Amino acid sequence: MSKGNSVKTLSGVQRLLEGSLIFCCMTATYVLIALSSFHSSDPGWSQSNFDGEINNLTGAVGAWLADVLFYFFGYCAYIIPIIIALTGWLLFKRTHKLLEIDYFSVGLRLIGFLLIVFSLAALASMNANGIYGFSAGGVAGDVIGQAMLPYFNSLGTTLLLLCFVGAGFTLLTGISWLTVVDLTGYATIWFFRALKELPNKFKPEMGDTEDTRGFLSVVERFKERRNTAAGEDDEESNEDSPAAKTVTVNKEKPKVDSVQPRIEPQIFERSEDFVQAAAPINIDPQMIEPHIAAPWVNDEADDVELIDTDNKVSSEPVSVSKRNEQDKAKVVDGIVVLPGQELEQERPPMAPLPCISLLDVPNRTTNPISQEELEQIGKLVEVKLADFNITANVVGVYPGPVVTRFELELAPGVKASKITNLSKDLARSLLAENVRVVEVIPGKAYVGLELPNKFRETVFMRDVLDCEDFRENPSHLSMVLGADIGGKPVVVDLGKMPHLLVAGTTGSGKSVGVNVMITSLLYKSGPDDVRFIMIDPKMLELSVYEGIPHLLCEVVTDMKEAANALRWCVGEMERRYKLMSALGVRNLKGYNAKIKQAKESGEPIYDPLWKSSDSMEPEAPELDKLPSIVVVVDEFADMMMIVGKKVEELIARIAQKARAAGIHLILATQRPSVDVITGLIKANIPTRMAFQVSSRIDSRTILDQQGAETLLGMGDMLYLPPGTSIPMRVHGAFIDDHEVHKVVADWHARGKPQYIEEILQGSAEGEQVLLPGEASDSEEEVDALYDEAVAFVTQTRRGSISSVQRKFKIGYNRAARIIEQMELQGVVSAQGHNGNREVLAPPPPKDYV
Ligand SMILES: Nc1ncnc2c1ncn2[C@@H]1O[C@H](COP(=O)(O)OP(=O)(O)OP(=O)(O)O)[C@@H](O)[C@H]1O
Repeated sequence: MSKGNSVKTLSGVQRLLEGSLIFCCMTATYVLIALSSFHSSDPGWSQSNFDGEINNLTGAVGAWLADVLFYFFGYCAYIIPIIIALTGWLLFKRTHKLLEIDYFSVGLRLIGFLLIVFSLAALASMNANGIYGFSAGGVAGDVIGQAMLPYFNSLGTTLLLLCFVGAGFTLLTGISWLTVVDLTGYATIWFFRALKELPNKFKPEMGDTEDTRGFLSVVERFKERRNTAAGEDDEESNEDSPAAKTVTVNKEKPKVDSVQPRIEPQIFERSEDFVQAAAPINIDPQMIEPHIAAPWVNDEADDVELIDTDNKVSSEPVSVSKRNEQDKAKVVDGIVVLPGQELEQERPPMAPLPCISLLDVPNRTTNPISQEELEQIGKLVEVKLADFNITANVVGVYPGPVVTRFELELAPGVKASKITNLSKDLARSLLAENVRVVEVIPGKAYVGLELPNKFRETVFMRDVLDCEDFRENPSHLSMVLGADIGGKPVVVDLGKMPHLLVAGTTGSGKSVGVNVMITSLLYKSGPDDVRFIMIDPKMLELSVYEGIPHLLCEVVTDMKEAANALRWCVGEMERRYKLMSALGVRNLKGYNAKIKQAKESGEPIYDPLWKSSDSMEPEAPELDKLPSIVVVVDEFADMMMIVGKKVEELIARIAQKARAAGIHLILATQRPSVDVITGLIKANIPTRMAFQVSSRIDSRTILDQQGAETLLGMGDMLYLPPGTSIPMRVHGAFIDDHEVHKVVADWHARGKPQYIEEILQGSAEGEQVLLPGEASDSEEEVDALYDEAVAFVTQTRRGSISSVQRKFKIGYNRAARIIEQMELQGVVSAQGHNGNREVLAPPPPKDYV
């Protein structure tokens, strides 16, 4: 037999489980037949008359069993075989759940089940006729009913029992009655619609109408939304791991899951999260490529309206017209559809953010060290310290995934720095790779000694990303870094940093660290909230992100373009500052809140900086939400080498005041030397992240203190939060390249980036975006088009920037510079109070033109 055709055999546990399924199904069938073919003359627990012949199809045992069940539960006995079959199915289906039973949930289900059975039995015994001579509710029902009747009377008892049935149903199934009510509503609406459409069905020319697609599709979509919003019962929806406990996967719809994985917005556990995420979000229309079917397109915009979700959706690229009232676009399930466009096929709504299932389910290994071993090592530490004449007691042991911290109480008069200086000797005598001494543990009078574990656990991205701290964090710029020494996820906010310096030797895990940060942002925010400029001189680390909708420009590999990008950031920062001061707000958050409020009240704010002479637009554009901009530079030492000091100045300039404008820098370098991490840069970037470095000096360059040289590599880092001098040890999360690719591909499917040409252009086109006060390299040089422009202006007698821009098809900045030059040379006057310039020079001689 060929390999491909060989029969796949089951593992031991699988055999057992499949055996249980068969057994349960058979038992359920047996009990059902026994109950259905019950005969009162058969021998049984409650019968004494036996005339010799057994009528029950399942024989004496079946007859006896049916007798017992009817005796105790009456009609409710029929529930028993259903429960047996369901148990078998659950055992079979939830193999991986067996080892991680949630006893609380199981307890609730059991209580729910008993409530239903006993309440139904009591109701039956009060209201129904007997069955085969037994009470309709069996002994159980009789006892409960009789016990309650004297106290609550017939009506009260019935109401109470119905109440128990309702509560039991929710406890057993986890299905809310609100869902049942909603579904009933949907069913009714669908039924009446179908009834209304019935005559059309018989007209041959009417193809499929939306209503004929059936109730199921309505219900499916409803369920999808509901499940996402409510966050299904963990135990029901959890996919595979304890760490993935918060993940919501609708098990009842495996088909939908496998075909459209993005439907599961697993990061959202609370309904508010979903509502926030599902609600279409404002976006700068300038920044969105017209044909993006983007779920974050502003539904509050005056030309977009929401329509019922059970419409068909276009698969064609569509565009949003911003101003034309007649061209009303519609948002269907988060996708923009223009009027007149053919609505062809059903498309599922796309979750606004990637789903966590794109990341690998880690194969976790836990540190197998026991308490006794830890105590032994603690004693060994005391002995080794004594060898160096240091008296210290181990007062606490904290094992973590990568290192174990021993807290030492030093004898009076022993300096902590003495142990720090001995860290290398201690590492050698304890046979450890490295020992880190923590001289100050906030809130404790002890010194910490961090010893690497014999078995190092990997901190996986999926585990740390799926934590409450990250999920619930309201900041669009929150990122997970990894886990602290106790294994708790470390979540930070880039918005508060507001800039980050990352350094470490080659191979220390920097690139993985940067990828983790970028991926966290991709998991937290859409392009309307966060945009990236990525600068990658090495040309390999960040190119993977090419094409995600968050990018403001292509991943920059050319260093000249990189300098232009930074220059653009400074310009953008200035622009944002002006806008914010015009609106009277202090930061980006305030600005966005004001814009949102204005839009909601139907009075959008128009660009206060707009000048008619500067633009080709007939009127001031409406202001839109501004996203935060994150500039990631993977090797900024290269940039410094190639472009020189100017980069340092630009970085310092951005770093100084970009916080309020929402522009943030992540600078990474593998060369932690003072000519790269200069005083100017350090002074402006307070938040640092040091991966393993080779010397104390390097550590001091990054953190202003030693310690990073004692790290263990592979993502082990010291993170110095803003405003503190005590670094925190973090074990960086690990994300594999293929996981990054998956997240990137997921964003590709959501939309394309809308690059802003101006960012990289600058000198490449002979035009440079100048900063206020900055002199151009080629200031003395007259623009190549200057003479032609003068001829044009003097001939047409129109000295506006926009006319020059239009005539020569050049960028605004270049045209503005030409006009300014003309002003200097007296060709045109200075700008008048109405924004116009007068042409002073006479028209050119006829033969010149
Ligand atoms: N958090 C982590 N957990 C486990 N292993 C890691 C982690 N981070 C990095 N590694 C391992 O270390 C290797 C080097 O990481 P990485 O490429 O990020 O280093 P680097 O500092 O960027 O090096 P270079 O500067 O040469 O690019 C990775 O291939 C990976 O195997």
